[in-house]
Amino acid sequence: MTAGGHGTDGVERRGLMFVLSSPSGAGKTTLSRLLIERMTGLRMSVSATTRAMRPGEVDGRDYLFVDKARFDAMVKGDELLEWATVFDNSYGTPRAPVEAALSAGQDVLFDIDWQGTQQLREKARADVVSVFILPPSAADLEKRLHSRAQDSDEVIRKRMSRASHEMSHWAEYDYIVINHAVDEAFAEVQSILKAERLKRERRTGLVGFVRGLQGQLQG
Ligand SMILES: Nc1ncnc2c1ncn2[C@@H]1O[C@H](COP(=O)(O)OP(=O)(O)OP(=O)(O)O)[C@@H](O)[C@H]1O
Ligand SMILES: Nc1nc2c(ncn2[C@@H]2O[C@H](COP(=O)(O)O)[C@@H](O)[C@H]2O)c(=O)[nH]1
Repeated sequence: MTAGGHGTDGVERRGLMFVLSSPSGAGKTTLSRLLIERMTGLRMSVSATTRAMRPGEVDGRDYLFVDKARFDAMVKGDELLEWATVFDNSYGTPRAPVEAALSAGQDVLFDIDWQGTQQLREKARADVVSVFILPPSAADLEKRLHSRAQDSDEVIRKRMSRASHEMSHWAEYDYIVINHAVDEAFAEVQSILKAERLKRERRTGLVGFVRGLQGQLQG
């Protein structure tokens, strides 16, 4: 699925799919925004969803807000790379923008749940790097959901009651980050991405690069 782009050192490599998952409110959106702001060569995958827009959200930036009929048509038309039902709403990743970004040599960032991550892994295991974000405590998680001030008490109760189940999938992920302070959690997630970009297996240009160096040495 992935085509070559150039790393910051000029050596060609395959793009990667960088996935953040967590129980609702642990900080995926916060960390994703920082990654997009501060890391070059990284594009956010904008999901389609049937859930209602929150105050401050923008259609096409935060999500593609669609009705159930449109979502079902996207599933039927194979327009989604993965999709799942989360908290009674449908969410899915539009395939075309992801494939276009990877083909242009960009990495793609996903804020999706464990079901979507499993589907991506089944499709492209070698190109998926997954990070599970944990809150420092249940009390912090609840406080964060309230402090976001965008969901009703009932919605927050539902999300808290699902948190334990969401978290039960932590061991399926490549990395675990505990989000105590945003700056520290961001630095950890950023380090993971930087290291994964340097992995030998995805650096398709290394053979040619090393041959070139050897040629210079022999030359
Ligand atoms: N380390 C932190 N300390 C304190 N507050 C935080 C921290 N990280 C995130 N928050 C706050 O917690 C709230 C929830 O964070 P965020 O929206 O990023 O979570 P999320 O995992 O994306 O949730 P969802 O799955 O529901 O989209 C936000 O108000 C955010 O500002
Ligand atoms: N499998 C997928 N899960 C997704 C996708 N987009 C978002 N999500 C997850 O849904 C919950 C709730 O998100 P919210 O914005 O309503 O708080 C959260 O865990 C997201 O990660 C998707 O395309 N596929």
